[in-house]
Amino acid sequence: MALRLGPVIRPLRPLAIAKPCASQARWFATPAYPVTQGSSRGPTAMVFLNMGGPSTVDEVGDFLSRLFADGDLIPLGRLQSYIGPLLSKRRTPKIQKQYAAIGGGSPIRKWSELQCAEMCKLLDKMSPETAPHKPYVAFRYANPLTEETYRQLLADGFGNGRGGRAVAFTQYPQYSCSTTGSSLNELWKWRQRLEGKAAPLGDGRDDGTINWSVIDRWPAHSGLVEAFAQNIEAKLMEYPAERRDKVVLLFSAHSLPMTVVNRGDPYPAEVAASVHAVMNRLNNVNPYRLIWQSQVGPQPWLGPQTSSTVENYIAKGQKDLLLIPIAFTSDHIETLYELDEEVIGESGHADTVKRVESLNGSPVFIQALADLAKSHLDSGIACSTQMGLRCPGCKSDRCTESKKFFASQQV
Ligand SMILES: C=CC1=C(C)c2cc3[nH]c(cc4nc(cc5[nH]c(cc1n2)c(C)c5CCC(=O)O)C(CCC(=O)O)=C4C)c(C)c3C=C
Ligand code: FES
Ligand SMILES: [Fe+2]
Repeated sequence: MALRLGPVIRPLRPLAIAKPCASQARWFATPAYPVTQGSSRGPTAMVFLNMGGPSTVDEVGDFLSRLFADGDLIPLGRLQSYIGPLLSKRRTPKIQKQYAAIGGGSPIRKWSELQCAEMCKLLDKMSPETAPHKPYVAFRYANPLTEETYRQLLADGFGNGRGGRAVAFTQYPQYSCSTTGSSLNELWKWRQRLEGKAAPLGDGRDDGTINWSVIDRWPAHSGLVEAFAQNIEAKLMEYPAERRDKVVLLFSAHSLPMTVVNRGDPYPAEVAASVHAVMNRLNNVNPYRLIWQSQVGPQPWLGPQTSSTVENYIAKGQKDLLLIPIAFTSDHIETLYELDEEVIGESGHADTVKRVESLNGSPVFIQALADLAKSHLDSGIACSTQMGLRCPGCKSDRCTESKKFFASQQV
């Protein structure tokens, strides 16, 4: 096979045996890594996928209009382009007030860029053979959008006939088709639009397009579990010693519409896996429940709801309650406004109802991201076994095509 130049000075690797999907046992593994000298397979683009949030109050309208236009999140069928804008416009003033109340915007961009850049610095040391690792963030509904990031990758020398390796690393630890699935469908869409016409070179692989692999879920990764556990332990220390072990731990995750749950979405089970792993790490000392927040609109959503759970426990006399946001890795409107201002602020017991810090810049968490990425880079897999399987109730052509694409990538 002819050698061609990759991004910067990277020669293409020889063809690898396809190992598209690996065991989910990787969720639980944090392997030791050999530190070797020399860089032969880099550069590697590390692309953090997430929904994003408006950085300023003025960006709320655009954020919501993109969100309500997303048929993977809010399926409105052929009426999407009519009803979506109406719903987002109606909701904008209320949500603008909420972002104004948390300081004028979502901190998700700041945290995502920091987490990705710090992870890449660690990876450069842990995995010199795939260095340098270049950090990118691709948001679904806010800047930097997936399109902009894809164009940046091309401008930086990935793809464009030169190949190059990129890892799409979802920042949702638990997989839902409405979150990670939507981000991957969007990434696949821009890959088709911006690179789909790249001329094949005859071997079916080295057509000079970006070679993608995906870290699609990591709900019970030991480093993630450790980062959550340490933050929970720190907050528990704020309760008097004699009450500490009886504080009820309330793991709160963004809810899903029951239509999505009944379609067979993996998210509820994966959130439960995170809770189970964290409770095991904490030796199951405290009583706990998994509860669900942030329902939008009138249709039935998975419960019990976070707000009514807190009210009900307080009414029953249980006032020591510790809320743990378990499905998001940085602060956002649902921690800073919904939990802090509404649930805790309106509970009448802000001294005993508390919230665990989000992972944000936690060094334990950033190390976990690097461990996960290192084990993925070493694994030679394109995505998890789970990602290849569609929901039993899925009727989306986007899911079929994007899953086929990512599962067929050879790394
Ligand atoms: C794992 C987390 C999330 C899941 C699952 C999820 C599903 C989901 N969300 C909506 C509708 C909305 N979500 C909104 C904001 C929002 N959602 C999440 C996370 C998940 N959503 C976050 C972190 C945020 C806030 C972003 C930030 O502040 O940075 C909104 C906009 C706010 C509002 O109008 O209330 C909507 C709408 C649906 C329908 C859904 C499942 C299908
Ligand atoms: S909705 Fe889950 S795979 Fe399509
Ligand atoms: Fe949401």
